[in-house]
Amino acid sequence: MSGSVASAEGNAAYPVAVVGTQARDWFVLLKPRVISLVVFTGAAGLAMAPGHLNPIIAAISILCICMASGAAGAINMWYDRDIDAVMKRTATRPIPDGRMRPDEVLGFGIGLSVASVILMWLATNALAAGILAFSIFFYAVVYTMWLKRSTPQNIVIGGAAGAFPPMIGWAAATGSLTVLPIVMFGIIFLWTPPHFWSLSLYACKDYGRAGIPMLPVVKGARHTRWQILWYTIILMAVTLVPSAMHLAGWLYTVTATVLGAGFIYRAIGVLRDRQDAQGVSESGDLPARKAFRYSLAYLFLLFCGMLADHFLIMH
Ligand code: HEM
Ligand SMILES: CC(C)=CCC/C(C)=C/CC/C(C)=C/COP(=O)(O)OP(=O)(O)O
Repeated sequence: MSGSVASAEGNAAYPVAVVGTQARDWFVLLKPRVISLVVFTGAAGLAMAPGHLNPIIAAISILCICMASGAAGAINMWYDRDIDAVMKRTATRPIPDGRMRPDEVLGFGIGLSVASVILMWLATNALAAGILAFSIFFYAVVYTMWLKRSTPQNIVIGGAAGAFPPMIGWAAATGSLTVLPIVMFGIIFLWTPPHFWSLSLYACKDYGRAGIPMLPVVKGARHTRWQILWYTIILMAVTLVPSAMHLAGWLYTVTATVLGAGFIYRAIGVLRDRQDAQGVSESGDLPARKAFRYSLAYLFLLFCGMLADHFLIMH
């Protein structure tokens, strides 16, 4: 099943024998830098769950989240090979660059997905394995094959896939879910739009070329900038829910407040950017680029604050 925006076969004549496939290419398929943060949030859910968890089971659970998100990334690269070939940012990925065959990437993605879910089930429980399987399905099928090419709300809904890991970690440790892992899900879910739309503002031409209906392509930069600000404000409010419910202490509250204020400051910087008139530039240290970088530090530090608060203040 391949997308209709552009034909992979039309973009790259894959060599009959793809030579030079190296270990690095298999690794690249996993989108390692993105999944490092995904896995960190999963590990945070696991660490904050109540009760004592066997360290070997904990390590296997984290490995499973790692395998599953990498597998979903590989399936995404298989399906998106046509549009990846058109976009500057992704044109050198293993398939569009002709270093790997689509079928071997698909096989790798499916094999790794199945292995991660079975291993999670054997090592922990059906709930954790079930949410893990659903996350792979959501990212690889719902987001990649359906929403990404059909609606500018693609990442708002599709972002749920990347928000599940804290729930998976929690479920792996306890076999059940409570309010806190669901709030952690909500935080990542609301963080995804400002995270991605900041990037999409300066990668807008790439998405336009590939025919992907990302928000700035369809609704323009101005609308996207306002959406970034609104989501960031709602995100900050939701990050304070654990404090309001006495599920977190002062250290987390201070961290969430300071980081949230910083994110809103960055979002206002994006809104005040006057580049709209000339179109969105792909170079330079734009406010949108700063906001994207901030979003990464924000989520990492917020979860660090949550962990520190849990172990130093609440325990
Ligand atoms: C639908 C949801 C999401 C979309 C569409 C999205 C999109 C992107 C894109 C296009 C990039 C640039 C990657 C590159 O330069 O090749 C990126 C970078 C990144 N994303 Fe996201 N993202 C999403 C969700 C997430 C989630 C849930 C996390 C982690 C919790 C995350 C973590 C990261 C990290 C760490 C990077 C930086 C990677 C690097 O330095 O190369 N993203 N994201
Ligand atoms: C536990 C589990 C299965 C989690 C999977 C969730 C996951 C890997 C989320 C990250 C989302 C992500 C990399 C989006 C990239 O969008 P894109 O694919 O449109 O970006 P691209 O243009 O760089 O390919």
